[in-house]
Amino acid sequence: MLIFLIGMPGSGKSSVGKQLASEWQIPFVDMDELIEQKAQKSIPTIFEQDGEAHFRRLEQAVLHEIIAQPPTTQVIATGGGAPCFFDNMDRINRAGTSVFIDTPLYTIAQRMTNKSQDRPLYQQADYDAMYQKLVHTFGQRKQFYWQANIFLSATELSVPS
Ligand SMILES: Nc1ncnc2c1ncn2[C@@H]1O[C@H](COP(=O)(O)OP(=O)(O)O)[C@@H](O)[C@H]1O
Ligand SMILES: O=C(O)C1=C[C@@H](OP(=O)(O)O)[C@@H](O)[C@H](O)C1
Ligand SMILES: [Mg+2]
Repeated sequence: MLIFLIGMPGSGKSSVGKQLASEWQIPFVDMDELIEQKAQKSIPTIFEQDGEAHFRRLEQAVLHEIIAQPPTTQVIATGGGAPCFFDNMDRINRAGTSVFIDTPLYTIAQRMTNKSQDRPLYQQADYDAMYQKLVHTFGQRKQFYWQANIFLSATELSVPS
């Protein structure tokens, strides 16, 4: 069983995924980490040197590799944009169970303001600019996120710091 966590950047996919996998004692993979291993570069460097289109192709390739593995149970933290390009969301839903981590945008904006250096698409000057950017991005992406099998409200969810 493949459990794909999807949702906005900063919603908690990586942190929640790690914790769930450790509680359930099943493997955890973070697609962004696999992309960095494949490219031998950090995500910001991929964006800077190769551009977003190249990053999206690497992301798609990593997703295909995860799905092509022999049957296994694991938690997969996707990147925020992963379900929103190519036919990725259809493939995710055919291969496993998708869980949308539903975190309010104002919470994400608080988390990401001044701490977005590892997310090249979200380099905003202040809270207001970050919030506006997130609203705009969510407007484009919600059609994909809302195809999730399960919606997990993260408002009351805590993760170890
Ligand atoms: N439920 C939570 N409560 C408080 N902070 C959280 C929670 N989930 C994530 N965070 C924090 O928010 C930031 C982004 O989380 P992360 O797991 O990297 O999100 P994503 O993988 O969705 O981009 C991290 O600093 C993380 O510690
Ligand atoms: O929203 C996006 O397009 C992205 C989100 C990031 O992952 P997180 O959602 O884990 O931050 C990472 O894949 C990349 O910076 C692009
Ligand atoms: Mg992440």
